[in-house]
Amino acid sequence: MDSISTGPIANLLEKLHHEAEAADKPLMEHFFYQAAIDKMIQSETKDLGAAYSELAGNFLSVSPQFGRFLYACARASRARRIVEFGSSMGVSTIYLAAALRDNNNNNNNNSSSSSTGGGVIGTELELSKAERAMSNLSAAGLADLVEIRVGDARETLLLGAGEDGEIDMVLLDGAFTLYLDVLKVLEPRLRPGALIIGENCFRQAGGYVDYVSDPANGYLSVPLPFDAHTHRGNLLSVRTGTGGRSGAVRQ
Ligand SMILES: C[S@@+](CC[C@H](N)C(=O)[O-])C[C@H]1O[C@@H](n2cnc3c(N)ncnc32)[C@H](O)[C@@H]1O
Repeated sequence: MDSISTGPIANLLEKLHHEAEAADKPLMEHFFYQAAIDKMIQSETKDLGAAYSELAGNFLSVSPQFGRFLYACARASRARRIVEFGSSMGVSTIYLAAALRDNNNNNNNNSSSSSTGGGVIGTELELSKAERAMSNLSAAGLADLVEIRVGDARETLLLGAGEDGEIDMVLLDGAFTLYLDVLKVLEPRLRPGALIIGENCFRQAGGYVDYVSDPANGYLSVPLPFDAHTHRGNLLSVRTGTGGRSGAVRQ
């Protein structure tokens, strides 16, 4: 069974997608034109904090189809530890955490993160968004599986004490220009075969697309067809290199 097709989590997701559509409609009418993407890249480069505090009331969330894809990837790869760059109001986080919960239940494990050593680590620059994300995750009954780190992910994802567990899956959905920086922070902990899913990967933003498109860097990348009409550059990459810091262990 899955918890995103029917039941309380499915109902909550439907409600949140409606709220997102209403909140973001005016923005989305313009956002995915090339000129708007270029302008956002310029704004990020000029002042990252200001660029995203202007969007503090916007969800900017994944589409229902993309969310289902995230859920399917996490189930198929039996992910236990997932890192998310850019959590916003927690819509994508709910898909990811629901997959972890369903993976745990499938394994007949106790479903708390502490019992499996896994969970979702989300990241969000805006405190108000992180608070709304945690409130939505609580409403979904998934809060125990998620930690949202507030601040710049390039700093909040640096290793803390005892945090050397391997990462099974990464969603990159934050500032367009920082995907490569964030990937480099996480790279030593990616398990062989880890999935890295990038939403809004634009070639002109920071070198990420070129990096994961070069097999010599230890990735195999495939463009994803979702939401192509909105010019979103969605990319699935698999960690094919050995990667992994020596001594990294699954906890
Ligand atoms: C596209 S939205 C994320 C949407 C979310 N994944 C979802 O589907 O519901 C991008 C988010 O990344 C956050 N963000 C941007 N730069 C960041 C950074 N350096 N560290 C953490 N969060 C960041 C923004 O504040 C924004 O809320």
